[in-house]
Amino acid sequence: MAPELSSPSSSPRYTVGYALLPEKVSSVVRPSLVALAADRGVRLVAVDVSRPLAEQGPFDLLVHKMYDRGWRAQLEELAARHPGVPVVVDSPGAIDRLLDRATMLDVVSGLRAPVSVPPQVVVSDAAADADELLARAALRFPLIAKPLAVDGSAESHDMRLVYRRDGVLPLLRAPLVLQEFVNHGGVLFKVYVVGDRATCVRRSSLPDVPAHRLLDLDAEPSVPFANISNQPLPPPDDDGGAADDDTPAAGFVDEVARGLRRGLGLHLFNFDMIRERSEEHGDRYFIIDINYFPGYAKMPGYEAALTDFFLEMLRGTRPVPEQLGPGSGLDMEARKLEPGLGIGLRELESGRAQA
Ligand SMILES: O=P(O)(O)O[C@H]1[C@H](O)[C@@H](OP(=O)(O)O)[C@H](OP(=O)(O)O)[C@@H](OP(=O)(O)O)[C@H]1O
Ligand SMILES: Nc1ncnc2c1ncn2[C@@H]1O[C@H](COP(=O)(O)OP(=O)(O)O)[C@@H](O)[C@H]1O
Ligand SMILES: [Mg+2]
Ligand SMILES: [Mg+2]
Repeated sequence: MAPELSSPSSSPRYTVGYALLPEKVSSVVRPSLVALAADRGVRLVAVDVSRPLAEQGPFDLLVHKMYDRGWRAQLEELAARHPGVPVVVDSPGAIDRLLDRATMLDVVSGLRAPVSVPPQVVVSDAAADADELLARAALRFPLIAKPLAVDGSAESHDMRLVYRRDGVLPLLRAPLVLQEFVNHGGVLFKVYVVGDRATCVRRSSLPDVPAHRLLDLDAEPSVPFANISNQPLPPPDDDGGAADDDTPAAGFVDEVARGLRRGLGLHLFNFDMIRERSEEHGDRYFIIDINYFPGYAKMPGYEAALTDFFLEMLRGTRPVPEQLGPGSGLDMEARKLEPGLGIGLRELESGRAQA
């Protein structure tokens, strides 16, 4: 039976645990989210990752973004012994693919929607001959050099825009991905996914690189940059003609988001999409980045979206992604959970829950 959640004074019926880094807690678990969730019967409780998970709870649902291997092992061990209780969103095995830029975008080739990934090559170790790899992959300059690992560190966002080969390759620190830069008018479409909702937000990006820049041997052969999408958007006149009403059609965004959700077996992520406009090819969309549990506070209405999602998962009214990712032994079925029946991990450990 569904809980009565309409009254603001009703006490919370469900407990959602969150295991997030402190910066993520302050950016996402804002008073506005805590209040809205409480209003609808959901209590948000921080998981103390320095303590054994089995000593905490009870949680009806657990959301998490931790890079620590020990934490991951705890989740997996628990899930192996007690599948489905509590509901864990999302599976560490499925999240792993997003923590390595070599595998992050593999899912895109399986999408039905007309979207692709810019050509790229992985330089896995410092001894690799990047010159030879570049020649073999036939990549065209400019390129973006991206660190392979996405591990929550500032370094994992240290990028370099590479205009030409001369003198640059020794500057690049492997392991990394070299990806073709695509001119896209300096505007990026960041699509936030929360279960089956997708919200597209326009964000700042790198400006186009004119062809003559590649031939200017007096200019720097490469430039470093980081976190460009957090810069303010250029005024409409300077952004290559893209305007507010020029965002991709909602149907297209939804289709891409749905395909990624199914292919990745994940509920909570965002992706960066850019659009190349050329006379030769018309409009072409590229996905360049997918982030697990991103900065949701930058998405309008995120409080309601997350709360609705929690309730849908708790009530078992939304299915898990149809195709679950490989290596995801922890993919758990959303299932009907009687309110207040959040089974304590400690109880599970001691076997009482089975009684
Ligand atoms: O990958 P990690 O290091 O975990 O960091 C993430 C990603 O960088 C996200 O996107 P991107 O990689 O495209 O910068 C960004 O969110 P947005 O994509 O919402 O900007 C998050 O911002 P905050 O959590 O808000 O700081 C940040 O926590
Ligand atoms: N292939 C590309 N073509 C054009 N711009 C790109 C490309 N890849 C990345 N960028 C730009 O660089 C920024 C950072 O790259 P991204 O792969 O999103 O890394 P991060 O995980 O640090 O956000 C993007 O937001 C975009 O502005
Ligand atoms: Mg990005
Ligand atoms: Mg990223």
